[in-house]
Amino acid sequence: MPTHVNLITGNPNKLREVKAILEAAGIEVRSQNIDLEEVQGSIEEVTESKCRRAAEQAGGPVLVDDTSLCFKALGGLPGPYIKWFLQTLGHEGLNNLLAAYPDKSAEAVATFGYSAGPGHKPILFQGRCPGKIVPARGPTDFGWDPIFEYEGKTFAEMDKSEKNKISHRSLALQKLQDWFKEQNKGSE
Ligand SMILES: O=c1nc[nH]c2c1ncn2[C@H]1C[C@H](O)[C@@H](COP(=O)(O)OP(=O)(O)OP(=O)(O)O)O1
Ligand SMILES: [Mg+2]
Repeated sequence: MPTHVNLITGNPNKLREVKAILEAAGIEVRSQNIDLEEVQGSIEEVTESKCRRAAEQAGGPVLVDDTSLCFKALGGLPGPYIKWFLQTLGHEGLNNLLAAYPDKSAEAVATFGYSAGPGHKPILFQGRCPGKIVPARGPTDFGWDPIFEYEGKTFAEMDKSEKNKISHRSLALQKLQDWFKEQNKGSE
């Protein structure tokens, strides 16, 4: 296990969740806020590109998190473009996108990219959490949490610790930790 990771993000809510999850496992989370241009493409392509640019700009090992919200009725869109959809349409507009479809199911997808440094190929770790899109309920401090319902509660209605147990982000970070452990074995 590395003793720390350098999470490149501009999002303080993400940082808080990643800290809560990884620091419980003894990995210190440092962070740099570097504004990275976001490309278009598949979820994996977007994360890989973001991770490569983060490593170049930070000049060392980095971790990035790109988060998608995929509506089943829309073939997986908005997907990695959820940030712009949320900014433009808001919670109500996102609900309205699905008005024509009975199927409100969605998936929250966290894709972490880890790069050992500039020029190193990013390794991806993905976690997916199933849910459905509902009219907003709960505090509005983090993104689309109020409109994403999982087992009867929106993410916004959950305690942070409750969300961190079952979220897309914690599932992805579990895979990252498993990989760190594997790497350690190899070097022993
Ligand atoms: O668990 C979450 N629960 C609710 N909303 C969330 C979550 N995680 C990300 N989000 C929001 C933030 C942004 O509107 C979009 C993802 O965009 P995304 O590019 O990954 O995040 P960002 O630009 O805010 O931060 P960063 O500097 O790490 O790219 O979904
Ligand atoms: Mg972003």
